[in-house]
Amino acid sequence: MIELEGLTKRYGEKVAVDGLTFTVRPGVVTGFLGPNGAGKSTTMRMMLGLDRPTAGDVRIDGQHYDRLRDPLKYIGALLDAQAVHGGRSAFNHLLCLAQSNGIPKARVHEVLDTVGLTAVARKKAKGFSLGMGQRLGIAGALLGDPRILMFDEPVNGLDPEGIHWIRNLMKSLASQGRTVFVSSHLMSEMALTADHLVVIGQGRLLADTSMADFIRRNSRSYVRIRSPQRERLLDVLKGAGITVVQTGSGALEVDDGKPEHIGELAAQHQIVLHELSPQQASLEEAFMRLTAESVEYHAHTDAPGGELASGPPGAPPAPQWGDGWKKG
Ligand SMILES: Nc1ncnc2c1ncn2[C@@H]1O[C@H](COP(=O)(O)OP(=O)(O)OP(=O)(O)O)[C@@H](O)[C@H]1O
Repeated sequence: MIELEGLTKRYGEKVAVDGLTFTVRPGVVTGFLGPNGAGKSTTMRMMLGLDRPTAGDVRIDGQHYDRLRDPLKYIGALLDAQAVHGGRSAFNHLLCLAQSNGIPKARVHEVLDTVGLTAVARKKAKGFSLGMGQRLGIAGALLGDPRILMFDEPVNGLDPEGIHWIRNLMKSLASQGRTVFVSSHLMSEMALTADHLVVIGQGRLLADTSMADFIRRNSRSYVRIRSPQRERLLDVLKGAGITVVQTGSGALEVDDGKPEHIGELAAQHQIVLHELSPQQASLEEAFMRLTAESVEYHAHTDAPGGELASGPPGAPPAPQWGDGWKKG
């Protein structure tokens, strides 16, 4: 378990982490989300004793990190996969870590096997691809067989097979009762991996809830309907007191509607339907909606990827170019 209590970090005038209080529990994968500059890395660094909090406290299974004897046996972390001495082989890198934490050499072979690096164990790390570096970092995190694991952007640089592998690894570590805390910018990946979410923006806690609850609270659920008899259907739905949103594509949308009810109404009036489908916004849409106000840097909505800045249908309008570059 990781417990944060009023955790705060200031860099001069800048408040990078602002009074964070939450608990990361064992047995589930907890996703850690926030826009760029939200304070995720700073928070993780303070959890590992790499940065000193300005105020507040963080405890690893009840203890401060710097009080842990052989810390790799309590908490394993992948923060920066590049933080490896390039001249060392994967094996020697892990052996050094093991020796300084009282971990037997045999465990080095085990973790190399777990991450699929046995064949290149004697190769120097500087020749590793980004994906191999990530695997080596993950091997280091697993080395002490810790009850708590923390991964900052673990799928960076991994190919689809690697992404699938790390997803299953995190789930299986959580199913063994371990605490798994992971940050990622890939919302689709997070939606498949995390059971619980902690979301921060501008250093402050925005949400600490289950994945399902987060999406339900921060997005719109609706029923999408397509019919070749659109106008008749509109009259029938309006006559039944149902509020209908007409979309540019010709589809109709009913907020919080029940497909059964709409289907029965259409059948009673012998209206043909081509589509009657319940829609739930994605994690990405829910995240964009929740964090729209706390994004530090906004891209032009016409720019590549700018479409991400628009929220789900019915959401408040996303910030536009010219709203200004918000800072701090
Ligand atoms: N050493 C430092 N000195 C001054 N400001 C810093 C320092 N480290 C971080 N910051 C600032 O603190 C804020 C939080 O940064 P941090 O890297 O923790 O965010 P993040 O959520 O991890 O961002 P990203 O998703 O882009 O990695 C940012 O505004 C950053 O510029």
